Order: sequence, then C-alpha cells, then structure tokens
Amino acid sequence: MRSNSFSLFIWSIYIGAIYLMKLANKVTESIKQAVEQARKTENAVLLSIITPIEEINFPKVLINLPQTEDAFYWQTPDDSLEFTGIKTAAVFNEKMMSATGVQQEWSQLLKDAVISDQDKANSGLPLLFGGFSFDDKAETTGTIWSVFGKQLFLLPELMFMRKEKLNTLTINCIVQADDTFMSIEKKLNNSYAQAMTLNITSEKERTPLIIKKIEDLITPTDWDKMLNKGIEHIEAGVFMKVVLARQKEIVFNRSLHIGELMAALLLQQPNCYRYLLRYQGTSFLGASPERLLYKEGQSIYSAGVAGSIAAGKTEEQRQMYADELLADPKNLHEHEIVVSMITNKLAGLCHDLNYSSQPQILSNRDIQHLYTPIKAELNSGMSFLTLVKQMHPTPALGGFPSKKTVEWIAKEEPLIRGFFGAPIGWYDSNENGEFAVGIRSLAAQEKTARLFAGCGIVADSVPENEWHETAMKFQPMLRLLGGTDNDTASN
Ligand SMILES: C=C(O[C@@H]1C=C(C(=O)O)C=C[C@H]1O)C(=O)O
Repeated sequence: MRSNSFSLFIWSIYIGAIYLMKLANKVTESIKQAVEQARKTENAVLLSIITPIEEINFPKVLINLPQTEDAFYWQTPDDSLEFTGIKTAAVFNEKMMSATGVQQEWSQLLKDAVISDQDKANSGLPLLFGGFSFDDKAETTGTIWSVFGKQLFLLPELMFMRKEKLNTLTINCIVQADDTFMSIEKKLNNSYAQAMTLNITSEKERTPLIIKKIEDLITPTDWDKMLNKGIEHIEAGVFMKVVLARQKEIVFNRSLHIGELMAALLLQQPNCYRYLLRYQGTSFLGASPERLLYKEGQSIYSAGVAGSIAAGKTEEQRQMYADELLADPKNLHEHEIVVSMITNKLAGLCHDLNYSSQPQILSNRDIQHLYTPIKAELNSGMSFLTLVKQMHPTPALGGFPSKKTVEWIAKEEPLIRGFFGAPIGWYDSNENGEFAVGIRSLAAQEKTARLFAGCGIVADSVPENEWHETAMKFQPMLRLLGGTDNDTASN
C-alpha cells in the first residue's frame, strides 16, 4: 500500500515536471514576473497558475484529503459549480474586522498579482472561500470556533474546479521579496505533484465510525421554557419573529475523516449547497438549501426560505405535505416576514427588484420549505461583501427586527452559533460570488461533532412542534454520521 502510493507520488512528480515543461514558457514568464515584482516592490505578490485539466474525481480527492491540511469544498444545488481547495496560500481572518477589510486586502493582493489564465475574463479565478460568524459581537475565544473567529477566508494553494463542463486546476503561491525563480518553480512543481496524487491515489480503508455518545445540549423542558419566553416577547410586541436553535454533541470511536464525510454528503444531499470549511483542525460542513446571495455582474439573486414541513416517505405524502404548507397561515406568516425584510433591504441597494408574491416549495430529501426566489440589479458602488454583511442575518436565521433579536438570542440560547446560520461561500477576482446560509451543518474537531438546527418562532408557534421541526433539520447531518434516522434518541 505504502510503496504503491509512493511510486504514484514519484510518477506524479514526473508527470508534473513534464506537464510544467509543456507549459514552460508561460509559467517561466509568470514566475520571473512575480519574483521581479516582489523584489521591486518589497511586497508579497500573488502568483496564480490556472490550467485546464482533463478529469477531476472530486470524491476521490476528498477521500484522499490529508487530515491535517486546511481545505474547503463547494457544490451548488444545480451541480453547475463544484470546487475544492487544499492547503492555504493566504488567510484573511480576524485581523480585518470588517467585510471591507477582506475586500480591501484581497483587492490589494490582486492589484499586483501575476495571474496566468487563458480564460481570465470568464473564470474569475483565483477565488477566496470562507464566511462570517453568525453574530460578530459573540466572543469565540475558548470555544470550538476560536480558529474561525468572526470571519475567515482562505486562498488555497491548490484548487480543483468544475464549472459547467470546464475543469481547471489553480495553483496559488505567495512570492516574497527574497524568493528566487528556483524556489518558486520548486514550490509550483511540488504543488502540482500533490494535486495529481490526490486525484489518482486509490482509496484507503478506515475503521468503521461508531457513535460512542450522543447528547442534546438542551433538554425538551428547557427548550419549551426558552420558546415560551420568545413567544411572550412576540405577544408583548418586543419583536415579531425570532429563530432559536439547539445543538447535539456526538462523540465517536475515532477521529472523523472530514473528506470521507464530504464524499458521502455529495450523494446524500443533492439539490443543496454542499460546503466545507476546514481550518487548523476545525471543520464546518453541511448541506444547505438556502441561498443568501449570488452575484454575477450586477445581477443579484437571493431567496426567502422559511416555513418548514416534512418531506414524507412517499411521493404522495410529499405532495400532500407541500400542499398543507402552502396553505398554512403560521408558516406563510413566518415566510412573509423573511421575504419582506430581504426585499425591503435590497430595494435600498438595488434596482429592478423581481419576485413573486406567491411562495413555491423547495423540496429536499428530509424537509420541504416555502421558497421565494428574488432577483435584483445591484446599484453601482456597492461591494458584494458589504452587501452580504448587510443582508445577514435575514429573519430566517435571526429574527425581526434583526438587531434586537440577535441580542436576545445571544442572551437566551445556550450555544455559540459560530458559523452556524451565517454566510458561507466564495468571492472571486471579478467581484462575483455566492453565499449560502450555513445551516443543516456541523462543526467537528477530532472525535467530536456538534450539530445545529434552528427554527423560526412566531406568536402561534408550539414549542413541541418546533422540537420536532428541529429534529427534522438534524436529519441530514445525523444520517451522514450514522445516527438514528428519526432522532428518537432525544424524544
Ligand atoms: C434555522 C434553520 O432553518 C431556517 C429556518 C426555517 C424555518 O423556521 O422554517 C427554514 C429554513 C431556514 O431558513 C436550520 O435549518 O437550522
């Protein structure tokens, strides 16, 4: 096994060398340019080599992911875009406290960057992947979220991407003033060889994953108390809607292999955003049905996703539940609060707002939602990351009004949300990007996973029903981890 992967490694270095020789002229020029630029300006220069590649076996790359490397993964519900980044060339985090900070640093890095890409105008590569925490006032030090902080964006060393039918490999490298042509060439060769090894090595066998302990962070009694308090506040007119969440902690017999889980999640949750952000040993992953924002050129796409019902076990049941949801006043009211906040906010920042006043159904494997797609054209001068920060949290994850409910959640909810319920996604060098809402998710470290699920509370919510709704929302991550199918452990 060992010697097999070693010879594959040598082989891929060989292929890598040949390949780079083929590209030699272009790459040589780019390396020279970047080294010269770094020396001249005494600043770090981003060198990005983007090349088409024939085949990417994403599940294989994920399964082969070394446990210790930083990584990310993204796939859209319609499967038109899929990418995975491995190792970090640069990190954009806490030091920059505002979204503008990330944006400025990124623009600065791009300004002098040497990007070798045949299709630059269309690819938008390189890109950053990451997100924000749910509540940027919540302290993350000493929690599972400590390495993520309040915002975390990664520029990968390697990135495989499939966009529609085009496959590319991106190799990013930060060139410092004291780097030489030789040192950078060696770095690129090693990165390329590693990329090829990940794409071709055969699967490893691991001991089966066994759940040792599964625990609810909040008891049904305390859940009822918390929800009743929320309902009282709504009845008293303090706020209109609040989203409350609970958490499960699961401990396993061995460390979780995150890439392996992701490979399984791709198949288990089609029609969802499947995402992973892994940094310094902490992983956040999930399968979210909910788009926060997508920007392409000046066009902005968002969605109201709120109001939930079971998916059912048969097609008939699914249809029956969907019809029930579309006619349910409580869920329609919850949904309306979300759509009206999103459209009101967008109206101030965009023009040509377009959406239907009748919600549709968004149906996934375990759960169905009321769904309103929203489209608008962004006014010039507004940056995408600033827009993302302004739109978050919608009342689908926070409540209405936003500031009051986020403060109340921080006080009453017995968990640190971290990146749960917050924007997660990508941002490219053409200022385009997409963020989903980080729900149906878990945070993992070594042998422990923490699962999150929340639900919108309005005046006529019933705590017991909301417990069951959150049980449904745990389902995608529970299945992934081999937990019970109907969450009976906690009922
Ligand atoms: C908060 C979650 O989901 C959100 C709440 C919903 C609701 O209350 O009906 C539906 C979709 C999401 O916007 C979650 O899945 O954890």
